[in-house]
Amino acid sequence: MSGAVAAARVLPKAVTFVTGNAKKLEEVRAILGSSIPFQSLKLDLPELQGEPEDISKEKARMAASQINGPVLVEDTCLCFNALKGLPGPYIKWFLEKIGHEGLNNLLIAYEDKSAFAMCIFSLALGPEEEPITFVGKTAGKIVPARGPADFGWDPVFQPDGFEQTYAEMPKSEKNEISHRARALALVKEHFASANYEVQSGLNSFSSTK
Ligand SMILES: O=c1[nH]c(=O)c2ncn([C@@H]3O[C@H](COP(=O)(O)OP(=O)(O)OP(=O)(O)O)[C@@H](O)[C@H]3O)c2[nH]1
Ligand SMILES: [Mg+2]
Repeated sequence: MSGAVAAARVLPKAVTFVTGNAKKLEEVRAILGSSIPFQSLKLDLPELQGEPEDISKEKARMAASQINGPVLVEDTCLCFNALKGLPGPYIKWFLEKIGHEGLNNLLIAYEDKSAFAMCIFSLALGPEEEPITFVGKTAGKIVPARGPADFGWDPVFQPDGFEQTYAEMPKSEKNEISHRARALALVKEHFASANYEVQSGLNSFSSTK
């Protein structure tokens, strides 16, 4: 079968990136550029509990059934190694309740300040389809807040090999090395090899190379 081209998988509409977080959307737009045509929808999906990959997949199932079409979602974790991966997927609530200083204080009793940021994207081609996941991680450490506080925990996360926190870095630099960029590199690879085609309309595209 060498040289045979797989039949196109026809999607009823373009993939919708669903998130309630404008900053995530901004980064996804900047990282993807025009590599994957997508539309976006602001929707606050429930915050689930469990293992990060299961949370992301369930989020995709819920989003796909709400919009009845193909969706891309992501769930982000900030994992402290001394705390065996916590706060992990619960970082949103920890940040909201205890702030940057509180996040540092969680590690006061430990010498190990290492952490990793993780983004898990899930692509569900429809409500009945098993989501596919793409995981990106960036290792670093938790430090007292430095830099602009316009996005979550960026000021307290300093990636390994850099002297600046995510917040202090130019956006373009964060978007080259971030957990989100690494996960999206896998999403891009998937779209480049999958043979997706959008049925009709303004969002027509073919994902083949
Ligand atoms: O400093 C940051 N740099 C990042 O790169 C980043 N990515 C996400 N976050 C924050 O971490 C929590 C994840 O929770 P989360 O994945 O459920 O996101 P969310 O609820 O805001 O949006 P969504 O679930 O609708 O997509 C939320 O507090 C986000 O604001 C980040 N903070
Ligand atoms: Mg959320």
